[in-house]
Amino acid sequence: MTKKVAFVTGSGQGIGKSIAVRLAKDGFAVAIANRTLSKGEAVAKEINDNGGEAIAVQVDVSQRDQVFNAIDETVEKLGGLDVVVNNAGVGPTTPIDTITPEQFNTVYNINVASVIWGIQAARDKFKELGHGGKIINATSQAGVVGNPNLTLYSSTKFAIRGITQSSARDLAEEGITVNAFAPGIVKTPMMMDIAHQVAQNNNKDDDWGMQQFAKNIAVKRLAEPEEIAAGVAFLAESDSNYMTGQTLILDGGMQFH
Ligand SMILES: NC(=O)c1ccc[n+]([C@@H]2O[C@H](COP(=O)([O-])OP(=O)(O)OC[C@H]3O[C@@H](n4cnc5c(N)ncnc54)[C@H](O)[C@@H]3O)[C@@H](O)[C@H]2O)c1
Repeated sequence: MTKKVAFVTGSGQGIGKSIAVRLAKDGFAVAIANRTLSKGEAVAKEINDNGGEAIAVQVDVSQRDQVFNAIDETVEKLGGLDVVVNNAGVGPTTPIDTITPEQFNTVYNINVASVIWGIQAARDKFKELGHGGKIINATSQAGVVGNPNLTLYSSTKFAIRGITQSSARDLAEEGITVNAFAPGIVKTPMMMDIAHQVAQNNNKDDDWGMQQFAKNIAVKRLAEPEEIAAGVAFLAESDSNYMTGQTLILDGGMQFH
């Protein structure tokens, strides 16, 4: 039997890497789609060395043509496409008075436009292959409730929930589900950077910065990337077939809806 194929953006490190490793363990062949090819190659090697199947694909997700090319390359090399995880993103700390038009364009292109390109490319490819599929987008707890100092980031992640809901309606008849996952505070390089910057803005140390995020978590600890990957694995499997347009919140109980 041929393996199902998953394409995961931003999987050279952090949450994306954990998603790729988990999906490979679950039996998917995985495309590690990252901007820095060497990082993607390292993750692909780790998966292949452990008995899984993975390739590295270079992509800047903010560039529409690169996203389409990366999906084409994935299907050529892995023989199919079943799941697309639009995970790549950036999380700059942006006190409201500091945001510039240039920064706005950069962050919106990486966090928002990329997801639209990923959905378009996935939809075209599923159609060409003659079957439906699953599209999974990264939002954040900061895309459900506005977070201080994160106007730009929070607003991009709110947009992801809108895109997820609209495209779920548009694509349901084609057998495509579109869902989002909203991590809370996860131990990744991105989160360490945010905590560091929030601490610096307040003349405090990094521990204080991290505590600002940890203190409101019901389970009183930060998430491991593998705990987010477990939720994404559910969204990638047939067990979630009756779920579309939703945001799966994986935040240890920071907020309840
Ligand atoms: N870490 C957290 O606590 C947290 C919380 C909520 C949501 N998220 C979201 O989860 C996703 C992954 O976050 P993370 O913490 O693992 O981040 P990270 O910074 O550790 O990793 C992000 C990855 O995306 C890649 N990337 C960035 N820009 C890219 C581009 N233009 N093209 C291709 N790849 C690009 C980077 O190379 C990196 O491998 C992001 O969308 C983030 O917003 C993270």
